[in-house]
Amino acid sequence: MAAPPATRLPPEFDRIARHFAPLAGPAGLGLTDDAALLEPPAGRALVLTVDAMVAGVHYLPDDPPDLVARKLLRVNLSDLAAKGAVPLGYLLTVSVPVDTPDDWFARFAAGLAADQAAYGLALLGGDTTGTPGAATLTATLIGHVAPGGMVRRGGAVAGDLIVVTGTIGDGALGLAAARGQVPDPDGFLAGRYRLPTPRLGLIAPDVAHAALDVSDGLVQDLGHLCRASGVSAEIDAGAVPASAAAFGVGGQGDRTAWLATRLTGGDDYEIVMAVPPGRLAALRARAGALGIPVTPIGVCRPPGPGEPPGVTVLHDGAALTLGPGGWSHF
Ligand SMILES: Nc1ncnc2c1ncn2[C@@H]1O[C@H](COP(=O)(O)OP(=O)(O)O)[C@@H](O)[C@H]1O
Ligand SMILES: Cc1ncc(C[n+]2csc(CCOP(=O)(O)OP(=O)(O)O)c2C)c(N)n1
Ligand SMILES: [Mg+2]
Ligand SMILES: [Mg+2]
Ligand SMILES: [Mg+2]
Repeated sequence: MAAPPATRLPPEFDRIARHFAPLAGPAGLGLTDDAALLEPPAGRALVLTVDAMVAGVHYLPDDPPDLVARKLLRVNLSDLAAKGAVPLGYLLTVSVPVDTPDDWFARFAAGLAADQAAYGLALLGGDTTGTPGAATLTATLIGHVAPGGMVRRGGAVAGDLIVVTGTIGDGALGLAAARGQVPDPDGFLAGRYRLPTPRLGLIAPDVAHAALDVSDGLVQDLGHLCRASGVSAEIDAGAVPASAAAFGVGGQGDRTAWLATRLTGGDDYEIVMAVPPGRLAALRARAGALGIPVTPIGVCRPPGPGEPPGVTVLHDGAALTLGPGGWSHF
């Protein structure tokens, strides 16, 4: 990848000018001022989200920098997608070891450029620093919805169907594949770990009472929806969709460990939502038009007497005990 020609600026500002300024939209003012100046779309409410990625924690330190950049945008786009928001722009913080080569910046910026174009995003501004620690990359995304149009984690009611997009477990199995711990002949699983697909355009209040994206693990993230909504959920492990590649690495025989990895491993960036049964056909129609698979996996019910809202996973009719339902940093 050809890096842009050198400037006469000190290296920090040279890198910002050559690699990041070409990505700035009009509101980013060419990355030449202290702040961006953004005119919100008329009559729309802004939706804001931020997620960080740390080398060795969220991605493998030798992952290709263009894919790391695209994953950074996509994990954040996934939060906007789950809220029913349309992406608008983003702020970017890059903190990397001081010996990070210029080529890493060039490849990282190329990844940003690719997904900015794919998802209609513009760079608004950010910050670039050296760090004595692991590379830490943070994007703050700004999206918009009609006023009152953001789908919340709360809002599910008893009787709603629990529905997921796509397939669940590829990201967790893909991390194992990227580490050489499970076979992945065509690289599908590692690809799903390195480059998730944000499910934009599907979620809106007319089809989902509540929704969130699955980053930490399906069971834990569905638990957040349940607590916020004051309902419990019962899901059927066998109904949770698996890709053919996921089936190929343990979907046969005693599937307990395989199910635990898939249902609690995280890195899915799919959406789990509560859908009123009468709106399932409308959801399916919209999903079909977008090419997004949607699968009902369970149902919401009132919490039992004296019981906190929570998630029960059934496997062949019996409750499955899975341990922690997902990732926790601490
Ligand atoms: N350091 C923080 N300061 C302020 N808010 C935070 C911080 N960390 C997390 N949050 C908020 O806590 C909520 C849950 O965060 P998180 O689990 O990271 O959500 P997600 O999985 O969707 O990224 C979000 O509303 C987020 O904005
Ligand atoms: C190298 C590496 N090790 C482990 C994981 C697994 N992992 C790390 S953080 C995480 C959860 C998602 O990250 P988080 O910061 O909690 O994102 P958020 O829920 O805020 O979107 C998972 C599944 C990974 N993605 N990469
Ligand atoms: Mg977060
Ligand atoms: Mg989220
Ligand atoms: Mg998290």
